[in-house]
Amino acid sequence: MSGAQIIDGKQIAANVRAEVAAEVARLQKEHNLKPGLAVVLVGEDPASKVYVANKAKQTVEVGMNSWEHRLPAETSEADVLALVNKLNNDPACHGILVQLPLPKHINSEKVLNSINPEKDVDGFHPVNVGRLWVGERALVPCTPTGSVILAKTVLPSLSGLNAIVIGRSNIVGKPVAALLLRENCTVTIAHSRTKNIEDVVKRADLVVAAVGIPEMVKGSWIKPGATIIDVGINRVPSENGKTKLVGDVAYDECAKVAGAITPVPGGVGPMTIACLLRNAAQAAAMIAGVKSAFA
Ligand SMILES: Nc1nc(=O)c2c([nH]1)NC[C@@H]1CN(c3ccc(C(=O)N[C@@H](CCC(=O)O)C(=O)O)cc3)C=[N+]21
Repeated sequence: MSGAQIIDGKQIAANVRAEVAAEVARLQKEHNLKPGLAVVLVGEDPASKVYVANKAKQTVEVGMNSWEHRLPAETSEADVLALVNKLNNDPACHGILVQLPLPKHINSEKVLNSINPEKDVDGFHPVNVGRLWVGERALVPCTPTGSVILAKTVLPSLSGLNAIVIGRSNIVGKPVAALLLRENCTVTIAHSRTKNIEDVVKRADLVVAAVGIPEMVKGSWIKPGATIIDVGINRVPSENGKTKLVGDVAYDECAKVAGAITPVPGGVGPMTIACLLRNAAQAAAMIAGVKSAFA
């Protein structure tokens, strides 16, 4: 069925977590510094709950402090801002993640922009977005970092490759394009208005799919031997009346044509959490003004 090499995100994420654990131990030993990560969850979004489930456990496993702030869906914007402000001023907390999406009555832009950029482990604050694009030291969004690490496990050099990013979100599409440009790819960003998208995808050596449309990318769109990184995590009905997770890529048909492909689940998802821990360790070192193993 599958000609492509399957990129094992679970294994590679475990390797990244081992690197983070080693870095946390080093920061402790050399600088008496214990990184701490706070997650703020407002309300009960199902996608966010999937994500939060393993996170606290993995944070503690790599040796960091972990705090979870679960607030009811009715919490006012002012109360969320007050919590972020408290965490900004807490010297034990080096990373702050406010789970998205936030309830509709809360202005997420306002909340994200209130996070101290030095503690912005999601890399969503405009200061970090700007630092990424100009090539300054930054906290870089987790899913994009994880996607590029996965691509580099099968393509040690991305230099000169035609890369297509499908999707232009601030969370994945735009930052992954910035990272691929930094790797010297020729980057195309495709989206819902792109004409003849299959022809554009067909030219790509590296396809990063981050549109949020289940199985949108077809096997006939793929250049033989291309590398596919599937960022999509879509819950769809399955045969037995339950639901299953699928990516933005029609996996079976694309795997016949591609050189390498990430599965869903078990691909980019686990890397997102691993890179979050990596960012928290980096943030702690940066705030303390000491050398970091990561950036
Ligand atoms: N501020 C913020 N930052 C985020 O990074 C963020 C967020 N809000 N809100 C929710 C989304 C979703 N997200 C996931 C991360 C990992 C998996 C993951 O590990 N998935 C596994 C398991 C999936 C399963 O079995 O259900 C996999 O793909 O193999 C899923 C979803 C991060 N998000």
